[in-house]
Amino acid sequence: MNIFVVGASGLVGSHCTKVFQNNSWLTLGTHLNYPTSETVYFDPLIDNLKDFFSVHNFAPDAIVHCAALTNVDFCENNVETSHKATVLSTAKIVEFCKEAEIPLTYISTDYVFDGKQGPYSEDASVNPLNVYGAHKLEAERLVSSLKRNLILRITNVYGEELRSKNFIARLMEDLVQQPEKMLNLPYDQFATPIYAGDIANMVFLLLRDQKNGLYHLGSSDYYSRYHLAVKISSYFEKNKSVKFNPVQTINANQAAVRPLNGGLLNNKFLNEYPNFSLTNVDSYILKSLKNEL
Ligand SMILES: NC(=O)C1=CN([C@@H]2O[C@H](COP(=O)(O)OP(=O)(O)OC[C@H]3O[C@@H](n4cnc5c(N)ncnc54)[C@H](OP(=O)(O)O)[C@@H]3O)[C@@H](O)[C@H]2O)C=CC1
Ligand SMILES: Cc1cn([C@H]2C[C@H](O)[C@@H](COP(=O)(O)OP(=O)(O)O[C@H]3O[C@@H](C)C(=O)[C@@H](O)[C@H]3O)O2)c(=O)[nH]c1=O
Repeated sequence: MNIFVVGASGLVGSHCTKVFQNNSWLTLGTHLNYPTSETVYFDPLIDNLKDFFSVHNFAPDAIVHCAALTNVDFCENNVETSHKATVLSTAKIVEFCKEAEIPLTYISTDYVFDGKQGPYSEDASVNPLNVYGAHKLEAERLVSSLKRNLILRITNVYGEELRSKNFIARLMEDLVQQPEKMLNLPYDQFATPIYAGDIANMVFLLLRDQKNGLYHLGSSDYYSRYHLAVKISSYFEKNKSVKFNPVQTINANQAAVRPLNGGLLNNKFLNEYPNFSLTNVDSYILKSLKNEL
């Protein structure tokens, strides 16, 4: 199988690429501003996909679209840029998939919900509170117009990545390096943090089995950002210079409103894959400390 991974320089895309390759699928992955040894430059808004595949001599059987502007506060303050990066880019990819009659997998978010009643199952009503969430939902709707589509909602992703920019990776780096730091962390924003390697394996199974439609890829963890940080720090030396200040979201001075009781229920996925073994934050940190990832 030939898979085109849009956003392969990012956290989720890089893990997907690795898992696909480990399963002998051929991949072509893309970056926008952050080139890696596994990626080629691609801007969905500018590059014509037919020409692009001809230049790279690649005939995709499926596309996995992991690209988006993921800085939620930046999106809130830059609505047009967010719309271009998340909605218009996706529209171009959808158009190509329609013509080429190939399936598209789209990675979405729990920020399509308002966080009043999470964690959420697939049949819950959407009501995004911020620009990022609204644009992801608009992109989902474009993707769902395809006959063969997978829309996979995720949240609070962690894992190894070249830039170590996810919340847990940054925190673990701080806990090792011990800079004098005070982190103000919301104690009332809950989600189901999930390991990027698990997402990649889930995407592999769903694609391999030619599944269609919406899936929530949640985990068995449910933490607020503050409680997550406290849990992680419990694995590191006492007497730390990194300190956590629990704050209420309303006082956190964030440009974008956040869903509070967010997160995703994975019952649908687990009913179809009962033997899938999910990583949790504890097992991830233990493996990471033993260099077993
Ligand atoms: N991380 C998380 O906690 C969550 C992520 N998601 C969704 O999962 C997907 C993957 O996220 P994640 O891997 O964390 O994100 P990253 O920020 O790690 O990676 C994003 C990827 O998209 C690329 N990209 C960004 N903007 C554009 C653009 N305009 N055109 C083409 N490529 C672009 C980036 O390229 P480069 O870096 O080279 O510029 C990078 O490869 C996204 O759709 C995101 O919305 C959903 C919920 C939670
Ligand atoms: C690391 C850090 C985070 N925070 C806050 C910001 C944020 O509200 C919260 C957690 O940080 P995050 O980066 O996880 O926040 P956020 O960007 O809101 O997380 C989201 O990412 C996007 C892409 C999604 O789609 C969502 O599902 C969700 O995972 O903690 C601080 O206040 N100080 C800090 O030092």
